[in-house]
Amino acid sequence: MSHTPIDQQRAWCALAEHAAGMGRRHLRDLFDEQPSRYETFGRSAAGLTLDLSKQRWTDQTLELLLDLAREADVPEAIRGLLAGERVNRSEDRPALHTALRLPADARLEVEGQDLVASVHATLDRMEAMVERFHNGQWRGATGKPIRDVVNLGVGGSDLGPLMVTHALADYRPDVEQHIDVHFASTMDGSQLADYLARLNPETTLFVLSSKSFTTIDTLSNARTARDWLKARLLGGARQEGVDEALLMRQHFIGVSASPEKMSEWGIADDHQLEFWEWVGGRYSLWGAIGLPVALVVGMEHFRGLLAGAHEMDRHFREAELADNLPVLLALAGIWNVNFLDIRAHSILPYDGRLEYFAAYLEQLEMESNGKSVTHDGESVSYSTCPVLWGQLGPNAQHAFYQLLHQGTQAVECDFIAPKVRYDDVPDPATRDHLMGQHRLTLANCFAQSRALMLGDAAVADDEDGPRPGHRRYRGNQPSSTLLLDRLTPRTLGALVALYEHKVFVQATIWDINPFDQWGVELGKTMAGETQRILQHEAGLEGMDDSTRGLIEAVWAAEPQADA
Ligand SMILES: O=P(O)(O)OC[C@H]1O[C@](O)(CO)[C@@H](O)[C@@H]1O
Repeated sequence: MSHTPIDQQRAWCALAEHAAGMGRRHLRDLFDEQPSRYETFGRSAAGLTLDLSKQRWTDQTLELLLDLAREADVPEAIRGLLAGERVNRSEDRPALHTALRLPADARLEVEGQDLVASVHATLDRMEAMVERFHNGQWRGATGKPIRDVVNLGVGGSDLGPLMVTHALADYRPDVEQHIDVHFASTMDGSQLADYLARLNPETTLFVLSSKSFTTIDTLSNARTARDWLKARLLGGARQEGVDEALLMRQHFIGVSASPEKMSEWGIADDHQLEFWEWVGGRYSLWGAIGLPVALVVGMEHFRGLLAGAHEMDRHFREAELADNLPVLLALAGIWNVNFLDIRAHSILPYDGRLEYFAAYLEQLEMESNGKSVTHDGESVSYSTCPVLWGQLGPNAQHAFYQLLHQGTQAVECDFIAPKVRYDDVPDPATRDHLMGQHRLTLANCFAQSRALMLGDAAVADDEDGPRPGHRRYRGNQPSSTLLLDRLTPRTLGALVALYEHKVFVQATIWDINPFDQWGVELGKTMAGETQRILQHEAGLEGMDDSTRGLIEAVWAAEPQADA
């Protein structure tokens, strides 16, 4: 049964009217009128402080947005998500990433099955594996301890673990055998080739991470890795007792929702880690897909990450809408996209450890909410996910901030930084210096959001008259600032869960499914067809003129078989 689209309902219409009444009111005026904006629009939970005072809104705007959330039945949607209802309607299954971070003594029965026990059984198996690596007991086929692990995966089977291992690199435990973890995702093999050129096959293991275990990008890298190992360990200098079965057993772990496909590929049964169809790929870092994280930081810190995410889940479930961080962040986004027509969103962390955070969010947000039909299959008549991109803030200052300050696009920005850093460095000289560098970074972070807000109202005109156009800044660019008490496994877990839930709340209001990704299928099908043509297994007829021209250009450049 189709229902009235959200943009024709009362709260949305009231917001549209309110937005028209607000016109393009400047943020600097909003701050002049309401000096206590930080207190009014700031909230804290789970080690995170969210300052929404630099959003171009008023108390009344927020009230109306909260009405919208109620009208879209966000509280009921949150309940259904966390209870394991089939919220992924196009694929008819729950989206239960939150179950992956429930504590062992919790209970979650979904459709007659208690999920917590199986989640923790997998965590325990991961722990046993990680311990074998860290004790130097996981040995390659020639008997040497494994020292390097290469994760072969793409999308959610790459971006989450990559982002977290980088963010938590300070948390390496003191163990006998450190493991260096590397990530190769690209189907062209270039990242993998770099590793193969410098890694020792005797001490290298590959984790094949793929929920479906059918992703060609990952499987083609996996084949290359297998051939490399065979050529190096079974080839000319063949070692006594090393055979293919031993090589496959000692140098590959599989992580997937399809044990059959892992077995078909040759992964030993006890070297398979499973997860479930009800975990979406881009929501999967909390379980077995997080193995590379656990190999770097150890299980204790991995469990800390889960605990932080769980704390945010509880906050999401229990806090009133008006105090609920994910809900508020989502509403700020809705206000910008749908009522201020700001359809670009930049993610700007001010901490080098969060280098891959924006790339991670690009998938989380755009693969989830880059949709244009409702749950009922109707085309939406309003904008959904903005174009979201980002980069480390300090580097982006010297790259694309020019556009933020003086371009023609309005952009919403998220500034993210830890309050404290480097106070735990043992050497006082270095520590003092580095803490100074952290304050320098925070000064830049706060100054940039302030400059974007105020524009050149922040600085006096020169004595010799007003500044020329190229030195003027209009300001009025909205932003949110998120401060982490410190960057720890717990706060990182809470931060990621905050964004996951923000995406869900927006999807609920937009009436779209954030848990499928049918849009990526067409390109995959067409790539198969194009590959057959490139390999001369099918003819060019039916190709458009552009693609035909490009294929012929490649054929002309390729070496001829008989040359
Ligand atoms: O883990 P898999 O099944 O290899 O999929 C990798 C990625 O590919 C996608 O399905 C998109 O093609 C993502 O949603 C997913 O994270």
